[in-house]
Amino acid sequence: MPQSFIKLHTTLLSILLFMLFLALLVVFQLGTLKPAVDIDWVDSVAEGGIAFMTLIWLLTTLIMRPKGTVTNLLFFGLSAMHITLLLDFLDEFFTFSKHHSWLSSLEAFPAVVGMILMSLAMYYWGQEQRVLNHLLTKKERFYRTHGLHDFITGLYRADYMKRQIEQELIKLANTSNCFCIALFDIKGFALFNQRYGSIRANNLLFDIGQIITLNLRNTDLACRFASDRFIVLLPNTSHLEATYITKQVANMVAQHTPYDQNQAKTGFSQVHWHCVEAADTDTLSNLLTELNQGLEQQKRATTV
Ligand SMILES: Nc1nc2c(ncn2[C@@H]2O[C@H](COP(=O)(O)OP(=O)(O)OP(=O)(O)O)[C@@H](O)[C@H]2O)c(=O)[nH]1
Repeated sequence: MPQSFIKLHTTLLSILLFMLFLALLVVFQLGTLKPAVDIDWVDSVAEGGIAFMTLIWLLTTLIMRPKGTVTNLLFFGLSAMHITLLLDFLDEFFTFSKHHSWLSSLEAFPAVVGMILMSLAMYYWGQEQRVLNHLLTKKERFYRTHGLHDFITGLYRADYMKRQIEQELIKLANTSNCFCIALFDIKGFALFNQRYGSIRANNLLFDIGQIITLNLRNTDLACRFASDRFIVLLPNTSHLEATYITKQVANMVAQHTPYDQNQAKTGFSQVHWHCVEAADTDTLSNLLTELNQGLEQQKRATTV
């Protein structure tokens, strides 16, 4: 779930306020306010808008990122750029005497320092992203799109999976590369919801999503399908191999022990599952129908 890190950055926020105060103090002390007729209002609005946007980027960085080197570099880089743009904006309203003309000349200097810091931040950010990309391997394939994310499980939603299955069906028609899809459904999830509440139930959805992805191969993809169901794509996989992997995932989910905030065990964590192999005559819709029907049959068979 999205979380704000702003409370961790009180020191950086204080530094920002101090830098802004200092910049304003210098301009107000050394500059003289221009008469209104000398002010270019169009230019002022444009420059003010740019300065304001860098401030928004700065605050967004502090909201979205935890403490660390990349955050510090982004913060100081963006702050330096913001100071330059702020001075540029104030320049529209103040004139400086010959003695203090250095202020206008040095105005661009913080932006240069800011850009160097931002470039360093990009370098370290790239290294950080490599680690994150590795963690995302089984949650996305070749294509990142934030609109299709499920924030409870951290996985992509069914629509993302449908696009991937459609691509695999095209590949199957052209190359005869077999692939399978598997569906998991949490047993008694409505009861879990009732007994332990929706926050615990959401945590269980998150946990099970993680366990499923942990027990897949790097080439597989797991998504949340709907409600308490998860769907997995297993490319280049025979039905026999896919059944083995799916069974193994279900066994690992059954080993999971969910706890509540008092560290008490909160119940069960088991799944029904079903797995099908795609045929080259299949369409997305009949493949999903076959998968759903198979799962329903399996549920009926185990509850009789
Ligand atoms: N906490 C939480 N509950 C959800 C979410 N989406 C769906 N649900 C609930 O999940 C429950 C699913 O109920 P069922 O489909 O009957 O599933 P079940 O109780 O596991 O039944 P069986 O699959 O037959 O074992 C319903 O109570 C939904 O309200 C969600 O995102 N968060």
